[in-house]
Amino acid sequence: MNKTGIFYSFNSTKTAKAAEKIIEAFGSDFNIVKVNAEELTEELFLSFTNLILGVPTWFDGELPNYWDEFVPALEDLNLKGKIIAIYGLGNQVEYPENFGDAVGIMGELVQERGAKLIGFTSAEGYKYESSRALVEDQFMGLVLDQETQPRQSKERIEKWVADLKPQFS
Ligand SMILES: Cc1cc2nc3c(=O)[nH]c(=O)nc-3n(C[C@H](O)[C@H](O)[C@H](O)COP(=O)(O)O)c2cc1C
Repeated sequence: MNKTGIFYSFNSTKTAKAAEKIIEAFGSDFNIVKVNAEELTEELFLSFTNLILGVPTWFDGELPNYWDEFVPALEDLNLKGKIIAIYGLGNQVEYPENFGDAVGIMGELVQERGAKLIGFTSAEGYKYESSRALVEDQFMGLVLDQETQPRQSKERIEKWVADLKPQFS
């Protein structure tokens, strides 16, 4: 098993909590390294083969500052051979026109640089108007809404992790 990292802001609240739940769902057979997305370097990012990126949507459809600051570096990377899964927090009631957009922004970025993006999920069970995370009828990752659908997160995480497990190399 290659090195697996989960990248998220250690200063975030809901995204960090979801990271803990995701690690728990992987269980002790998987040694998942936590990486602070606020202290990222290209070298650190590239040192992992399997990557889980925690990307909440901020600012009406944008990446949070800390991910946005890494985008210029990310744009120069060759991500061929990397297997990447993205999860993102959002709020479908307050931001129905940009629900989980950041998952789509990051998904597009890493795919364009050659990464294999895994962990697409069904968009059923959510109520929103539009989302950049949507490709056909699936989100490009796991979209969690702790604010308006907190009770669904546990099952969504468990299903997602079960899908990811056999796909990480
Ligand atoms: C100013 C602001 C803008 C937001 N914009 C969006 C948005 O465009 N789309 C969305 O789905 N959620 C949006 N949200 C909701 C956040 O994604 C949600 O609160 C999430 O749980 C934040 O995760 P974090 O606390 O780990 O950063 C926004 C929240 C705030 C406070």
